[in-house]
Amino acid sequence: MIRIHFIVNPIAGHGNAPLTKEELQPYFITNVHDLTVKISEYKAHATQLAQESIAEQADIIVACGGDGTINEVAACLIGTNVALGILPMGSGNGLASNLKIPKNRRKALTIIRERHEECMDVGTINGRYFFSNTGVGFDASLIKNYESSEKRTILGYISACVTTFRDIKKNQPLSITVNGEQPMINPFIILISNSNEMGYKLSLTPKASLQDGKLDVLVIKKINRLKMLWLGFLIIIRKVHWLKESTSFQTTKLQLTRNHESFFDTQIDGEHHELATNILDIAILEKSLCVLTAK
Ligand SMILES: Nc1ncnc2c1ncn2[C@@H]1O[C@H](COP(=O)(O)OP(=O)(O)OP(=O)(O)O)[C@@H](O)[C@H]1O
Repeated sequence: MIRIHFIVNPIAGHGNAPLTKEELQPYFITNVHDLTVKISEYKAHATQLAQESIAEQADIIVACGGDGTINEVAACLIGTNVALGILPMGSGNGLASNLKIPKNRRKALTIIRERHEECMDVGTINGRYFFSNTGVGFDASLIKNYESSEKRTILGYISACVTTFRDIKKNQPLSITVNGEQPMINPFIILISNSNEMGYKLSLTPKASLQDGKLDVLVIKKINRLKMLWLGFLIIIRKVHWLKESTSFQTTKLQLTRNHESFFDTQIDGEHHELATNILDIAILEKSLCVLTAK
């Protein structure tokens, strides 16, 4: 029997897609697939459930949610021989989209049933894993505001954007060194991406690949609000490199140092984390997660 454990985040996306074993069973073969469904009850619970599933000898663990749920589940699978399945049920679904895993439930479950594995790169930031992207600056503040809003939708993002723009001047000054080079004062964004999509089909690093053994870094220096609007437009048309204050490069490791404070507000796969340190060490682990994808 192939043991498949589904870990469901009931609040992902619009929070209206609970999943039961009865709903899943018709997509699988009774004598071949042994299904278990577990529901995440609070933030980070999916990690605990995934660890229990590994101990229960699951062959496949399926993260049912968005990038946050994938992060909580996939972080447990590195270094094991358990494959990650993804059932996209989040709001943005950036990683699923990059992996070409459709939102259509039947198609996504077919990928899990067919069990075709590929290995993808995984990013690390001070010992934590990220699968899509991590960053500091505007995107971290935006995620912080998004998490405190009630709406996990594109409208929620827009409203968080407005708040973040409004509060930009209130933020504490940030002086950051990238790889020990010239300090940058209040950079707008430093985004470190493994994936070519952030969700909602938007991308700041369209050339990033999950299998090239490299991280794609986008650094945008301090810009005025008019330029921010221009940047918003460039993001939509996927031409961020047209902004002259932006620099992109690929690397296998990166160090960010904060010069005057001992914490970093970061976003890791779309979730806000305040890290109590003034040094962020970011690196890539080549092809260290096996994920089920379409053939
Ligand atoms: N029962 C729960 N109640 C509240 N929060 C939960 C629960 N289960 C999981 N979470 C948290 O929900 C957060 C959001 O999950 P996730 O990222 O999967 O959805 P999303 O934000 O809608 O999708 P995406 O990241 O693709 O936009 C995660 O931080 C996760 O820890």
